[in-house]
Amino acid sequence: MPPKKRKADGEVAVAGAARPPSTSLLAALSEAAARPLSWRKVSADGLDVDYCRLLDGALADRTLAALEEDVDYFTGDLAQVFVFGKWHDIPRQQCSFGDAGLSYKFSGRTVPARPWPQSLLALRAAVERAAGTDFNFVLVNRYRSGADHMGEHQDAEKELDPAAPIASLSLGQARDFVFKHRDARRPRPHKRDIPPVKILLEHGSLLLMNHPTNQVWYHSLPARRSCPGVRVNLTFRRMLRA
Ligand SMILES: O=C(O)CCC(=O)C(=O)O
Ligand SMILES: [Fe+2]
Repeated sequence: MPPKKRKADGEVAVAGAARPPSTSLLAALSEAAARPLSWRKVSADGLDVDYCRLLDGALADRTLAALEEDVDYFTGDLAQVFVFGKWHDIPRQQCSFGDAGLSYKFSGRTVPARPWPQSLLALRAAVERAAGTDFNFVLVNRYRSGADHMGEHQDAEKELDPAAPIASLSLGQARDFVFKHRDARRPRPHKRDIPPVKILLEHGSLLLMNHPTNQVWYHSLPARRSCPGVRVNLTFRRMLRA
């Protein structure tokens, strides 16, 4: 179970926030994070992750509905990536929020963090309490159907504090999340024969990717035609200031 740490006083000012979520949702999120959580540890060579159900079904439904209302996803250039000399639509919707002054490097562009909507501040506080860590940035990915996906990658950018976990909260359609060791990726022959680790990320679940997981393992969210529902995933991160 991750260590508990109190968040420092002094909340971030919210500019341009959408309609505030109901106080009952804020209170329910704060209660959910204060409950004792039942963590499952998954470990392998250099892999260290913790998994729990942070929000029960009803609260996860309400949180997803609030985010569907509050979050606008990137459009235009920011919804595209440049791969092998061509622009492609990313196979999902994406946006990011963070504390003032932070920015995010994405496919050669620097995207300034947007100010936190109220519902996301409440969710961040719940995730911080559960994880025992403070976060200053979140990347939100919305998978419109089972065709939407995320390819194999590591979140090991130099702007990320390597000592802090990345906390991944999932809402909506349950989907498989697959870790592959860096020495066991295709193309064959692999340097080592290490089996992938697959975790089903359920509605309301929280996955903590602890150091050094992101330095040693890649992860992906493969397409799943048999999982047609909408899924929203939030990866809370701690970025270092330049
Ligand atoms: O949607 C997911 O569970 C994966 C998200 C992820 O890997 C990322 O945002 O870097
Ligand atoms: Fe990732």
